[in-house]
Order: sequence, then structure tokens, then C-alpha cells
Amino acid sequence: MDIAFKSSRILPLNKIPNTLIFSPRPCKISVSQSKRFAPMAALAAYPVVGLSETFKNLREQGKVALIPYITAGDPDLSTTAEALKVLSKCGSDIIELGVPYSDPLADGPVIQAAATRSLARETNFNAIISMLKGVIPELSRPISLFTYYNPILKRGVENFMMIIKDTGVRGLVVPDVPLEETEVLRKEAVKHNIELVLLTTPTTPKERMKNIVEASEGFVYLVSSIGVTGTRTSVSSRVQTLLEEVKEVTEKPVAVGFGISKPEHVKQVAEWGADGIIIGSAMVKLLGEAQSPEEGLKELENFTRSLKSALS
Ligand SMILES: O=P(O)(O)OC[C@@H](O)[C@@H](O)c1c[nH]c2ccccc12
Repeated sequence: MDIAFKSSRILPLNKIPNTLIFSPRPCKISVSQSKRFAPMAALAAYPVVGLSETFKNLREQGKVALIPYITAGDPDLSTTAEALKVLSKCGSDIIELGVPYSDPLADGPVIQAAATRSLARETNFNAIISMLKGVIPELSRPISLFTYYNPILKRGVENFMMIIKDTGVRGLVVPDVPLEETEVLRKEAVKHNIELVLLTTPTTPKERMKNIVEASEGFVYLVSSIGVTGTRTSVSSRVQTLLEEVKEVTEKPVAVGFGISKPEHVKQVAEWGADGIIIGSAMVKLLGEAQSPEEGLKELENFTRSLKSALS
């Protein structure tokens, strides 16, 4: 099993049909200044292009997408809003924003802790939505919302898609929905111009991987290693083969995630042919474990720029 799920209702990632998460503006202004320019940024940036178009533009420039993941509400929602602006200005191409969930079974300790902190501050879906409505017009990179399946089922698929579409979110990653159940999700996502990203793993059988890739919108999420999210000391060379296998069956962009946490990891995975690179736990750790939100945002900015320069 790719990911040890405690609950029967959740399929291991390799059984999940693999359903199932912006060009860096020069990061010239500090976070505190960003508020001053907001109105101008709001006019300049909105609406941003979607996931597929972002990858198309990058491919034309021979570039690889940097895709950070952060957990909404950790350490708090106003810091999340500032973090999205920092990430949007300092090198990200697409930003994955995680909805904290009480049962994040595909997540390792760093992101589990972030979800716990966020929920302890009473972060809820409605507060995340209103934060996004406020900040997305100031961003120049598309947001891909990341949520487990339950919060969607709770609101009803059509209603959920309508809500996130109204915020300006462009993509959606749902790591625990069984591929057999993505039909409804995908139909409503398409109707609301949301790109539903699906995931394939190192243990996904070839035929299943083909179905996932076929159904995935925006990009294909290639999970680099078995197990849960969390930084690894190195990225397995198996990723190179996995990338080749996926790229044999699709022209769609393929982004690699899990365990990537250093500029050298980013450089290596890009050299293996990834169209995008997803970094979660390392980003979440900087924000959630900093002495202050300002310090976390500054470290996030420096880290993002270091990763982006590894891609140039
Ligand atoms: O944290 P990592 O090892 O850098 O992996 C990215 C990951 O965090 C992000 O894409 C993600 C967060 N939660 C998930 C659950 C399943 C799959 C992927 C994810």
C-alpha cells in the first residue's frame, strides 16, 4: 500500500484512480510593502491563466513549473494570504493551497501538524473561501486548491465547485477520491472551469496509470515515492523511470511531488524531465514553525527564490 490509511473509507493512494493541488515576478518588494501596492497588483494580475495554460507558456520558454504547497490557516489565515502573495511574486508558477483536514491520512508529520494547528485556530472552509476571494485578485499565479474528499461530499460536488470557482481558484487536487468516483467530480469541475488534477504513484499498475493520465486535467501529479508526504534526504532515481513511463503515454505536463525539499532535488528532477516540481512539507515547516509570521514569510521568500534559481 502506498500510503498506510487507517480508515477503510480511504483507499491507499495506489488504489485511488489517481484522481486525483504562476512566471515568477521579480521578487523586488518585501512583504510589508506588498500591501501598499495591492490595488495596482490587483489590476495587473487578475484574472490569471489556468494550470494547462501556465504549463503551455512555461514549455514554450523551456521552463519547469515550481509548485509550492502550503496549508491554509497555518499559522493563521492572514499570514496565508501574505504567503500566497510572496509565493506569487517570488518564483512560484502554480500554488497548491491545502484545506486543513482532521484525518489527513496521506500526509506526513509536518503537514499533519500544520493541519492540527490550523484547525485548533478554528480555520474553516468558509473562512478560507473569503480569504481567497480577497487575495486571489492580487495574485499573478493560479491557485490549485488541495482538499480531501470529505469536505467536498459534505457540501455536494456541484455546490463545492461553484463556491471555489467564485473565488478564482483554477485547479483542484483530491488525493483520496477513488478514480471510479471521479466521473462526477470531473464533470462538475469542467462545468466550472476548474482543472481536476489526478495522481499516479510508483505502484500504480500501468493500465490504471493510463486511465488516470487520460482523465487528469491541468497536469498529472506523479507521486515520487511510496508512503506519505514529507521531506526525504534524496529523491529516488526511480523517479526518472517513472517520468519516462508516464511521458510515454501522454503529452500532458507531469509534475513530481513528495520528498522534494532542496535546490539540488529540484534541479535533479527537472533534469529527469519533470514539467513541474511540487514542494510541500519544506514550505509548510518554514511557515508553521517560525518564531513569528514575519520571519516565516521571509524564510518562505528566500527558500522559494533558492528553488526557483535552481530551475533557471
Ligand atoms: O510534502 P512533500 O513531501 O513536499 O509532498 C508534496 C505534498 O505535500 C503536497 O502535494 C500534498 C499535501 N498533502 C498531500 C496529500 C497527498 C498527496 C500530496 C499532498
